[in-house]
Amino acid sequence: MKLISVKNLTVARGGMPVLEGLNFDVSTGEILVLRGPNGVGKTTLLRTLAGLQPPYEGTVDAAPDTVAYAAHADGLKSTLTVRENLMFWAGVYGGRDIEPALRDFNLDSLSERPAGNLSAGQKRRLGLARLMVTHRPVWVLDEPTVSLDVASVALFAAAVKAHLASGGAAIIATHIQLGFEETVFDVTPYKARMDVVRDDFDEAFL
Ligand SMILES: Nc1ncnc2c1ncn2[C@@H]1O[C@H](COP(=O)(O)OP(=O)(O)OP(=O)(O)O)[C@@H](O)[C@H]1O
Repeated sequence: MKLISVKNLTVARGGMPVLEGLNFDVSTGEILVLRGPNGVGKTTLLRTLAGLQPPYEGTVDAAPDTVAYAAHADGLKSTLTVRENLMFWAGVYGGRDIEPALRDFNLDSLSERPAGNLSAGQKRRLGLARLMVTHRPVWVLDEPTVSLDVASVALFAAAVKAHLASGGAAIIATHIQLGFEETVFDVTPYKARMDVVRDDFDEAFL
């Protein structure tokens, strides 16, 4: 089953198209790994897929509440504990049980620690654990393994595999080899010609 469908998509940063002419679908059980050099536009594409910015041209079709997004900035509430952070997000997304997320990301022993006191890798684990409590089918992940040690990368990979097995999908920008049976999509050929700037662009929107 198709979960997200991209047609003739151009994405822009600061009013400038960065990638153009993108067409792809992501279906149940599928992992799409985005590759391409620094600055080519992977983050911009992921933000557009997550609905955080509008397409410059073309469409992103997905049912409402399809995408859960995890990016560079972990977006954690530093004064809340690990458990409280997950409960907060479970509340926002209508989830209930946070225990599987605590367990699968090895956060049980850290559950009463304020998120602000965690190490970079522990924060990242919490940011990824949050995906599990959203119960959204498509995980859109921007460099999810940054700061993670080898054991934590393995936890992450297991969580993604379980997510796929339960009917989900993932779109991941990463420079590392994750060892999934993924579809690799190098976006480099879709780099936009940088000679078109639309003059009706509302800069404040981004
Ligand atoms: N606020 C901004 N205004 C205009 N251009 C920007 C802005 N922020 C980033 N850019 C440019 O937009 C382009 C796309 O950036 P983006 O972050 O999407 O790339 P990326 O492929 O994710 O890179 P990386 O692999 O380094 O994370 C880059 O050339 C970047 O310099």
